[in-house]
Amino acid sequence: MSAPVDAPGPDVRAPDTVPLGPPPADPPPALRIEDYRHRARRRLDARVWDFVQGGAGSERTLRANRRAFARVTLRPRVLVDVAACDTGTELLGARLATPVGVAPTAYHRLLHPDGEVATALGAGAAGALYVVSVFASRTLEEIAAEATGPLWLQLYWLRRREILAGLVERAAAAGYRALVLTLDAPQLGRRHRDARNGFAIPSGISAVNLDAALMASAHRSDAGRSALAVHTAEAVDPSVTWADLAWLRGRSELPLVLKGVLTAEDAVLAVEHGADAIVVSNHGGRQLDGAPASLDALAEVVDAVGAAGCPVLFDGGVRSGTDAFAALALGARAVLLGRPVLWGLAADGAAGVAGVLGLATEELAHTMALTGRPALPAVDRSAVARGAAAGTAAGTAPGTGL
Ligand SMILES: Cc1cc2nc3c(=O)[nH]c(=O)nc-3n(C[C@H](O)[C@H](O)[C@H](O)COP(=O)(O)O)c2cc1C
Ligand SMILES: CC(C)CC(=O)C(=O)O
Repeated sequence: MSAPVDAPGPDVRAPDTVPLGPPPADPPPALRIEDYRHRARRRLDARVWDFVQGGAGSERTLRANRRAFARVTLRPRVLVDVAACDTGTELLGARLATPVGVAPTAYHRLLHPDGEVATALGAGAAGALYVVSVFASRTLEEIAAEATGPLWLQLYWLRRREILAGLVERAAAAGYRALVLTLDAPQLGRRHRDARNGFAIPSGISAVNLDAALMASAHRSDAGRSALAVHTAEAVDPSVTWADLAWLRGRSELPLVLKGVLTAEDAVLAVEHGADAIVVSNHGGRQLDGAPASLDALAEVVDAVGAAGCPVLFDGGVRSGTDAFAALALGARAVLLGRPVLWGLAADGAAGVAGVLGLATEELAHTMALTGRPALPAVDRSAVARGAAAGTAAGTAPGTGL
């Protein structure tokens, strides 16, 4: 009979090997963001896991987001004083300890009972920006009351403008410092995992900042369509154009950030229409399958609007501080994490969120030291080269480490 594959092999330690002592306490500290992914997976219902991990269509853009990082190599400089590496930055008037922040993601109570309040506590502990989704499952005011760091509010353009106007007013009153309008979802992406699972938001969890009547459809799945697809079709206005932005601008003094820009043409239009910042994003591969990897669109957008002084943020596929470094080097002023924050939240609530953001920031500082770039302004294009895939680690196989 053959031995099981995981049976211990013969002891091949050299005779002078020093025993390492007992294994570390369980659970061991997370060493990589990936460790939080494993922990989250063990805790979550399979349908929620698919909702979080999934992308649109064949998930080609979802995979491309990761693979783009594998084509970046770092260009280290030596004999630079890196005794202190400063990850601090400033964004739309807010001082941040780290350029790594939290991307807007919906329904955090699917991941942890405290939902977005835990996320806000974790982000604040890490000195990071938190962009709250309009589909948050805790109220804007509850989140703001507990938050210790800057909050921005993400919006979709709702068919019912009076609800949108009310949200804008509430955001300002509760101390949110910017509005982020997501532009890449006039319809929800075709997410086959959710459709196959008949995914619906469980009763007891809802987008509490939206009108209750508007929310009813989020809890009912329909044959062949997830409840979210039906629900967003009901809630989000797909007829909005650039001309409508003036209406939103006229309703708030808060800076307006436009999320979901992937081309130079739209970046220029964004600046012409008064955007205070842009987020280069393909929605984590959840919207247009076939869209470019976010990283591949970044330099084009930065080149189009850099001269206008419009800050460019980035999200999509960032899974380490090294990835964050690559995006910063290609011109991003800040980098947002979507799924990794949800893994941290599911694994360990606020501490998990702080853990994920803290790891990314530590790795970023470490990469800054080893590339000889002790402050963020020195993290520029000279710090990276792009070419064929550098190794295989970042090009994780479909359905695994994405
Ligand atoms: C579960 C989930 C929910 C999301 N919800 C929203 C949302 O409500 N609003 C939004 O603008 N983007 C949303 N996004 C997209 C993220 O803001 C972000 O663009 C994307 O997750 C970044 O990619 P990453 O997950 O690879 O970091 C969501 C993403 C995920 C994974
Ligand atoms: C409720 C959804 C519209 C949230 C979202 O943007 C997403 O799942 O990607």
